[in-house]
Amino acid sequence: MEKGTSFLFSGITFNRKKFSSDFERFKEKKESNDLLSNEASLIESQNSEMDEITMPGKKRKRKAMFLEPVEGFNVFKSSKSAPVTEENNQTEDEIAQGKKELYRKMERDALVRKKHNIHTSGSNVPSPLQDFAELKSRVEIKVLIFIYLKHILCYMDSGVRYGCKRYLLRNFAELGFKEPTPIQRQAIPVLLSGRECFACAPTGSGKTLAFVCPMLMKLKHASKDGVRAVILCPTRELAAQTARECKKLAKGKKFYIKLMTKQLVKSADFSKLHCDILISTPFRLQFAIRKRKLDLSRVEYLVLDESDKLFELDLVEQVDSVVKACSNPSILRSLYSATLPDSVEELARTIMHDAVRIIVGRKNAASESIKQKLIFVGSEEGKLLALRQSFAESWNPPVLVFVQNKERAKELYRELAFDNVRADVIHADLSQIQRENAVDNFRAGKTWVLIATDVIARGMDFKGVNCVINYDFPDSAAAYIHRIGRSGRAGRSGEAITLYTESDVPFLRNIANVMAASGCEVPAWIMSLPKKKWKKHRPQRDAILTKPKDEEE
Ligand SMILES: Nc1ncnc2c1ncn2[C@@H]1O[C@H](COP(=O)(O)OP(=O)(O)OP(=O)(O)O)[C@@H](O)[C@H]1O
Repeated sequence: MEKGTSFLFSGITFNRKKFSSDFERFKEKKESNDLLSNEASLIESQNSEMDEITMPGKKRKRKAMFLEPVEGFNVFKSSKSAPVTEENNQTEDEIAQGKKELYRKMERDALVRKKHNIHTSGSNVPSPLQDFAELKSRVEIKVLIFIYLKHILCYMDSGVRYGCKRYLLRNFAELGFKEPTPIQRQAIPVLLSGRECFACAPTGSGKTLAFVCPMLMKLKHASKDGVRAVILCPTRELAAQTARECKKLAKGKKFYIKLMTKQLVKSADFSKLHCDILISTPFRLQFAIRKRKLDLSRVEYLVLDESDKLFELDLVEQVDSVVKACSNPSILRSLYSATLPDSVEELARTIMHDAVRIIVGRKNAASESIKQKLIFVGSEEGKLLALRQSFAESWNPPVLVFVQNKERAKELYRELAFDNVRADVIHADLSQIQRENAVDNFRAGKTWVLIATDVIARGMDFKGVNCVINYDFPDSAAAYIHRIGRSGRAGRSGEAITLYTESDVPFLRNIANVMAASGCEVPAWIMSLPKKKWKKHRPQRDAILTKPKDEEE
């Protein structure tokens, strides 16, 4: 892009120098690139905010949505004072026609958004997609720019062509993607129009494709120009999965898509790395930048997936160094998650430029395709009994069981192995290979129960998980939403069972709010419990242990 020129709308470039005074009116300031300077009270506010997930009908006040016509309409008033000539009449006719078309387009967009429960805010949000085919065909969008410059009205009209290549649409069809999901309908045109965005859409709603598709379309073809796009994911498992998804979507087109593995960090000559899309955890990427002099100054697209997790205390410093290393002034950044606390949004705004906010459904809500249940088990011993009973009575594998920490994961694994359940376990103490095997075996149906810590609670796409059991109560509402979101993905139905003991009761209301917000039944007594500020609920719990009878005698 030429210096001094920036994207205003897709397909149109706007000369900042020539219209400098007008540009100032439209410009939003890019305030700071420094996440850490804004992060101070972030974690505290993230937790308390997520606790206060609102109930249906008790909507919190939100900032105004941008449903109004573009700012420039006011300029018509000032043209009234001009003398009436034939030329002026013609211009006014054209303007009236332009206005009509713009309103028609806005009406159409509003209908699509309403149908798919898409809420947007930001200036001049691009139209949502009606279907995938629209990405390819020529889309005549009348774009009106009204610039009131020294009493001169400029009226421009332009066509936009997304120009999706055939290989991508073929891959969608092969993967069985017939229609774009709501987040894809809105996020893809936003990114293709050169706009930054932060998006909140339910678990399993196709956010990965929403950011990979425009990236592949914009990068067009492989290049040897260093790293051109970066996707940051909070865990190695998610990074590996995202790399696999990227490759599937790019099939048939030669792109350099690389996963930042331990081996690559150690051995690669980064000065010669050809990489169109680099997928990594913040830790590995920070290491490569600092110790191996990886140059990210040409990165054009930066995606922060599971962005609220990336902004938590243990990762934010690493993320910050990646954001700083991606120093290309025309970079496009986008953030995605199923949970996006206001504090993260505020932080995001400080590093983003004229970003579009996209929310699908209710913000910070669980997927509506999951049937959620709470079961009281009294004490810790009651949990194992309840689990065994549930396996005996309503066994519907594959089942994902979440526990509080790796010690408890190991303990529960020993118990289930004793019961001859086809179970496996995944936690941070295992080697990378062991972790990969656990995930692969579960995916392939070789194991029926996977016992896990929160290490795989985010983003992992196990298509057929029928049931998620929260053996240990989750430590936040966000953790609950992500854990149970491993089932009920891509429109499938799922089930989530949360076991709770006396010690969890003070935090029940927070989960109950999430359940009620997604239409699940919750006993009235739970809804009348007082709201409690939730600071990472991780109580000391008794070991998971039931000795076999012969050992007790
Ligand atoms: N348009 C589509 N039609 C049908 N299935 C789709 C479509 N897009 C994506 N999927 C499938 O939906 C599943 C979930 O997608 P994805 O993992 O991107 O969800 P997500 O929104 O990122 O979830 P999470 O919040 O848990 O990370 C995947 O199996 C993916 O292949």
